[in-house]
Amino acid sequence: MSRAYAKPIIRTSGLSKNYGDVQAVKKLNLEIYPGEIFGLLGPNGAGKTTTTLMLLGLTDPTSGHAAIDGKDCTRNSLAVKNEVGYLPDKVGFYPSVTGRENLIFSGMMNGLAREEAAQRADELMERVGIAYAGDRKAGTYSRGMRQRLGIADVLMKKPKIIIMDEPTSGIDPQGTRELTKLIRELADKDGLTILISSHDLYQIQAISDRVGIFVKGKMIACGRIDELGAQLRSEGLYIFDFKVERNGENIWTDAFQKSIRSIPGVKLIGKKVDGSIHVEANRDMQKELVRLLADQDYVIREMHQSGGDLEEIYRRYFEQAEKEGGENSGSSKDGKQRRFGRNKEQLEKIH
Ligand SMILES: Nc1ncnc2c1ncn2[C@@H]1O[C@H](COP(=O)(O)OP(=O)(O)OP(=O)(O)O)[C@@H](O)[C@H]1O
Repeated sequence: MSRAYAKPIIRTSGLSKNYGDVQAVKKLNLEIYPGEIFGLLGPNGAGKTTTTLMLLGLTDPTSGHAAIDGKDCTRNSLAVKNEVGYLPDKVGFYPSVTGRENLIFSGMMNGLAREEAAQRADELMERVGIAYAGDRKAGTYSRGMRQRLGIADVLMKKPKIIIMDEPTSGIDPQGTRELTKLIRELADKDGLTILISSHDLYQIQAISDRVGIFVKGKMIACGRIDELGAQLRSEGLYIFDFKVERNGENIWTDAFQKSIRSIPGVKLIGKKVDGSIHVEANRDMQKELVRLLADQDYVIREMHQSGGDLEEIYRRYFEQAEKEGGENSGSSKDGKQRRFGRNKEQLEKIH
């Protein structure tokens, strides 16, 4: 269903939770639509779990409201629990009982008769791709298989929404791809709405239709990844990474840096560990950059413009929020900006 016509299936307004002096969630306004995969992205302690607990009716908000399918998560928590399945980071099963028996037991706990539960268990093991291991003890399952069994378990009660905590962490790349595909299908084919909570940019980027970026209890950005990227660019984020050469000489000189910084709009220049140059600007100055390099007889080996991938978005928004948040920011002692991402992205020098 197109979002334009659908009503949000998850809606929060001014949702807040304090634990003593700690504001774990601050005035969260969120709308998630049927069939969407929404990623709650944030570092440890950002408030993702607290948000999830409030949606599941497991903890009461200090103020504000959360509703699922029109039902208030606090006042009508029983009805909400019937519609929402929760897949925790570590799914608990009876290890000495087969995967199939675990599911049957779960179905019976949810009010199904044994035969009905057994039939559904078989269908779901097939659906999630572990029918071949149905008669093996759950304790012998790999993490990827346990996650699949966990999804089958959640599906036993025919939920409309599944909330998942770090569903692919600790799973190898091939297993992650397969699990991602399964989760995608649950949204696309079965129309389930899926909320994924994670601090892993790559997991969220690979799977989500939209993301909400959480920092210190606040959702500081929300939207499709490409929308967030476009928003950042419209606010002035243009990133150029390039490699240059000139007669084999050391190019990373003061004169070189000064000439790049002379281009209007350049805010930062750095050299990455792989020797490439990283320039951030608040406007598109690629043509001037290329001209300047060519005028000075540099040979450009490669150049690409970025600024729209989730890592950059996350880092940017996170830095912005930290600047606005003042003290307790994650900035390092020397005042340089904290950087997310992998080693290859680390800058050797930042100016
Ligand atoms: N029961 C509690 N009592 C006191 N403080 C809590 C409690 N639960 C969470 N907090 C605090 O609330 C804030 C948000 O925590 P929360 O667990 O929601 O974050 P998170 O984004 O889920 O982090 P993680 O990825 O580490 O699970 C943190 O500062 C945390 O210490």
